[in-house]
Amino acid sequence: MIEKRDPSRPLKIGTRGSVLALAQAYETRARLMAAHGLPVEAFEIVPIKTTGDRITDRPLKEIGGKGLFTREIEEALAEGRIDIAVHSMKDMPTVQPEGMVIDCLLPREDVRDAFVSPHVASIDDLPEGAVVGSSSLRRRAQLAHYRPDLKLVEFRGNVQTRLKKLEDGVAQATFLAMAGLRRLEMLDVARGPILPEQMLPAVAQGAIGIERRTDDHETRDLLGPVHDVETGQRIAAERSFLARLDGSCQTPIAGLAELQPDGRLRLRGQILQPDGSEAFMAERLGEIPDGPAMGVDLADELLSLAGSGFLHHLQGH
Ligand SMILES: NCc1[nH]cc(CCC(=O)O)c1CC(=O)O
Repeated sequence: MIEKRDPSRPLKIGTRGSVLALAQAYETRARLMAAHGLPVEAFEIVPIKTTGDRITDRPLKEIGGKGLFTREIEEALAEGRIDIAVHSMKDMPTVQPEGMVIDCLLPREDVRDAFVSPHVASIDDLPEGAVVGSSSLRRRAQLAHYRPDLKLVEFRGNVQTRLKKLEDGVAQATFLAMAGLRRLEMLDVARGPILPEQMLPAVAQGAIGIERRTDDHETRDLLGPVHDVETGQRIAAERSFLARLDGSCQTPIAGLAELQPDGRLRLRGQILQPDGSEAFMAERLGEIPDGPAMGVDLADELLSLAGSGFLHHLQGH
């Protein structure tokens, strides 16, 4: 049995300070309140600025390093200034620091990317040579592969900043995660979702993970009831795939695991050259407990399809 938390010692929820990150922290709080019948006073939301938030004028791949959006938050967790950290799993390195674990995943949102443009309804409607803004290495590579005629420009900043850039005519279109737009209640800016067949999403897109200190068993028990088992199974397969490729935000990689109606797990993966000149896609079908092994297997298949030159390119970053 879980004791009711003492509201004078609220559970401290660490998060980035962006509007989207805060929405994710509120969702986490609401689920914990509902699961345990706790009042809002039992929680304190602690916004933390990360390196990735501070540097907004350079492409992420130039700043480099893993955990750009997580380091400061994990430090706060290690030092006990917060009890849990709420993360977009898409932004998380595949390995957590010593003493930290993410074993709680909220039910996954829409995994798809959205096409966003004030001018046209879809990628296919973009005129020849149109300018598209995106800082996502994956989206840039996928788009360049599909439409080599388009011109890509960097597009950093939060959702509001990017929409302003579209208004200002910096680019004619961009992409945003459907999950983020839903959580911000801004779905109306999307022209529509892009099917995974056309643009396979990032590994773990749409999933929120909650990190805690491994030895904090009180918090583990508090999080238990809000963990979504199916999301956990899907994310385990996708992140195993990513880990095998030694993926970072500098490597164009896409991956998506889905439960089939027959209860089996379907895992699709893609690797691309950053300039879109080459793209390799494959998939695996298997039983749920085999998800992580399927991830490894799929990564190896893609690497052998791509050949040794490609592998060298990936590792050379
Ligand atoms: N890299 C930034 C980031 N991390 C998570 C999301 C969206 C929400 C999600 O995928 O869970 C976004 C913005 C975007 O891709 O549009």
